Amino acid sequence: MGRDSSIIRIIGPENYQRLRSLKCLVVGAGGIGSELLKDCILMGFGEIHIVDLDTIDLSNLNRQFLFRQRDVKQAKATTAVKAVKHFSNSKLVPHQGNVMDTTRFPLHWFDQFDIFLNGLDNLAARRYVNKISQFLKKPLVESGTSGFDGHIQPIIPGETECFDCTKKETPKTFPVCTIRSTPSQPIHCIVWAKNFLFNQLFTSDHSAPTGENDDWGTNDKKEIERIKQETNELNSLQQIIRRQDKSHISDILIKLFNKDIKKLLQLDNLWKARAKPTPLHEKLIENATAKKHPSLNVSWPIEEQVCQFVTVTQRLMERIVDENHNIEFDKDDPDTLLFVATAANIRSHVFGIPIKTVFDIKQIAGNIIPAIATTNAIVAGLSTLTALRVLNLLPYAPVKAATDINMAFTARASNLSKDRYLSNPKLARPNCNCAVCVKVERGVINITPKGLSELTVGDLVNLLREKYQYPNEISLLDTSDQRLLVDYDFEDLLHRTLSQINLRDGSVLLFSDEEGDENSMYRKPLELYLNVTSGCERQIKLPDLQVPLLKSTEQEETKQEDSSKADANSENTAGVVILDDEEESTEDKATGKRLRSLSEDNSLHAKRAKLSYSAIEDEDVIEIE
Ligand SMILES: Nc1ncnc2c1ncn2[C@@H]1O[C@H](COP(=O)(O)OP(=O)(O)OP(=O)(O)O)[C@@H](O)[C@H]1O
Ligand SMILES: [Zn+2]
Repeated sequence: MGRDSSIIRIIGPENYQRLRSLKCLVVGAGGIGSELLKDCILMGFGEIHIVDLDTIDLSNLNRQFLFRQRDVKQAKATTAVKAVKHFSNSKLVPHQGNVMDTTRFPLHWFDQFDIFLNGLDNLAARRYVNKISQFLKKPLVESGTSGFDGHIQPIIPGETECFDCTKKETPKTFPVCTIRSTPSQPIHCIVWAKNFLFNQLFTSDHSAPTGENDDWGTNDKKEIERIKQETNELNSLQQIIRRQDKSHISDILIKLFNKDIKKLLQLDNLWKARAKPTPLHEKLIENATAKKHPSLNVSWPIEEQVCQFVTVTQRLMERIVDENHNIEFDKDDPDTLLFVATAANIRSHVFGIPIKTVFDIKQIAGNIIPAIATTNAIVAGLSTLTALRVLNLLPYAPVKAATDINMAFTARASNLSKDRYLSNPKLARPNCNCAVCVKVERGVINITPKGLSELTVGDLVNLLREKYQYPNEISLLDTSDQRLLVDYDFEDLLHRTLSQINLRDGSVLLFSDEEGDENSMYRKPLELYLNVTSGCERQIKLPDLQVPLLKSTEQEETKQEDSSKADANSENTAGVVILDDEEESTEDKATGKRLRSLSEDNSLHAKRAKLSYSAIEDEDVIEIE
């Protein structure tokens, strides 16, 4: 019996023939991507492309089952394809590259596929593929795992929620003063020990530590002054380390946990509504003697923390070979981990915060959520099975409306049920507040190279205004480079040609109407992908779209109604996806424009009040922070 017989029995010979003619794109060849590739082959897609920008790391081997030790440092996508081609009946095409690289993967390249399957690990790339799927109106099955949690979300453009319809969790950064003056949780002390103290003592890179943000979190001048002074004083501690002066390790402890804390206590304002810290007792520092190998899984008493701090600092000192030698923090380097853990815990003790085990601190400092092969396998299996529904290839579960299709969450990820491992809520309609799939119309501008080098920004604005009948003042943004190109009070670029201002294949433009007074009408914003076509003539073709006129107040009302829905939705996905930066939606007070609601593209919902001139490429072009 051939391998195909099972799938033919499930989907029928006709659908199988259709499946054999379909092309799918797997994005990412990591934990989920490797599984997706295998599943798509076993299912019988006609052609499968797989993209990954990375090479194989030793730490990938425990779960990325297509790779072996000999493959370490090889490109993931090509190695994955090599590993599976002996059992593949599908045409396989690997691509080593960044899926967001518009030169290698322009919009028309994506257009060859019938469906996209994501196996990604970051928000930017996920959002990018989501947007491509919206531009091309092609389905995407989004997926993610985090430890035992996992989920899949099929996205049918125009019919169901897109990736950006729900708010995503963001990694935390903390105001500087929380980390440096007023910690209240173990994480604050760990960020201090790892990102501030360790860097100050063992590396020469003393730029602003990540984990703190630019926000001081205070306007108190004395407090800011103290933080700056404290940083300068740490230079003398670094000298102790660099001189390998072991007899002065106690000076480090006294400075960090006694003298600096006493200085902090002098800032009365800080302690009006907070418990005061207690400087570390000097006796503790003098009397400390370390046990040999205390367990990393239990919380040590403060005496032990101090002793271990001394011992590990000695070891790190010995590792400094010369003046310029840096030691990087690595959670798998026992010395650097122990230094950070003990420093964080001593600080916690001083501030009356619970002490953590070294093992706990390793998880937190290394941002580790263990990736679990089984969860990846389950999620990838669900993703490919769901692809059959999305493509309407399952005869016994025909899809009448896209909202009949299900997403899937593991129990912990969904909070929907404690008794079932998987929950399968039906897909929701797009969130009317979504900046990506609802609040803009979308289209592709086809333009020849000559068009690009001869048409001016002013020509483009006029063409757009005429074709879609924008009645008011407009603004034009280049969202791929995050710059403002035209605005009612910024017209300097109107006479420049499109190529002069570096618009190119893959640039994405946002054309929007000024919001007038209450009750006035405005056109829905328009997001346009620049697709550079071949041809020698000067030619531009705008997409045929009906761009609706909307009423300012109506829009606001719907927004309010929908925000509660968006919040409710976001609860469903909390904790599922491993995500990185996302800005909060920002009020656009300067111009009162609708930009604030276009909250998607990192800084697109830009703080217009904070426009700054870009010095990099073109002085006339304003970059949005
Ligand atoms: N923009 C992108 N273009 C192409 N591939 C990407 C892009 N962003 C991420 N990827 C790939 O997506 C994959 C995600 O896989 P996974 O979550 O297993 O991460 P990993 O890097 O393999 O493992 P870990 O992060 O746990 O060490 C990675 O192989 C990564 O290289
Ligand atoms: Zn959406």
